[in-house]
Amino acid sequence: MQNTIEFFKYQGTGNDFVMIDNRDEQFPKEKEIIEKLCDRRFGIGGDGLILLETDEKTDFKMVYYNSDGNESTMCGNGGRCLVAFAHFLDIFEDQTTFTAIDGLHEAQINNGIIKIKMIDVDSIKNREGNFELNTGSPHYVTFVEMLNNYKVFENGNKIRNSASYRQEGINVNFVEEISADQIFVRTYERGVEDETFSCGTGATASALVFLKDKNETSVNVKVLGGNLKVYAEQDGETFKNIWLEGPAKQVFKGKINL
Ligand SMILES: N[C@@H](CCC[C@H](N)C(=O)O)C(=O)O
Repeated sequence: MQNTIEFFKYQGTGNDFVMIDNRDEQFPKEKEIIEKLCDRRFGIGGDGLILLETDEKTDFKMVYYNSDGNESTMCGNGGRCLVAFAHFLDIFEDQTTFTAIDGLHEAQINNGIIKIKMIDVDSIKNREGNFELNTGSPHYVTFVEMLNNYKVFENGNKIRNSASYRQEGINVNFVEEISADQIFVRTYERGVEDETFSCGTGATASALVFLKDKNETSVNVKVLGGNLKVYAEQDGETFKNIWLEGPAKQVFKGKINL
């Protein structure tokens, strides 16, 4: 096992990730190591850790771990940050494709703004006025008032650990309509087991529920860490051509002893 690894730290609207170039396949994929690297006191700190690996069909592969050290499903902000990282590594110029756990993603970069194409979403389940859908990761969406003062941790933790979701887990999004073209979203994330400053697949899920049966094809999404925009086209019950757009930045880089 190697003792020192080089890492980069990225954030996308405040959702932060340890980023590692693992094209040489030297990174030890052990839960305890990943959990420690994501720890804000004993490690680098991050909501998750992402490995950039080589892929046969696309420009690169995304391997995503939550801060609890477990590999998980798609991370939208992580995907945007990884695209920024791949651009920094000169893997592509302005357009790319990459492979993630949920399949192939197209992406574009323009002046620090990263846009990635998300998977199609073919159903939104209505659970007595609350909603369940999968945008690459599983999401629960509920509309509330006074979201600024809302107890996101307490209520999110309760829903995530309720009998229906305890085993597989779910990300819980609380949404408030600000205007006809803007929503405010706060998310309790599975695998971080806390509120994060932003969740890309959660912003996407919330936007789709908001856009359902309306004529609009985009909505601005305010999150604690900034602003995102989601584009989508509805075809019957299915949402297609879904894009998540927003900033992603390298914050620092370094070496850490394992
Ligand atoms: N922060 C992410 C979501 C990451 C995955 C999630 N925690 C899960 O395990 O489902 C995003 O930006 O989408």
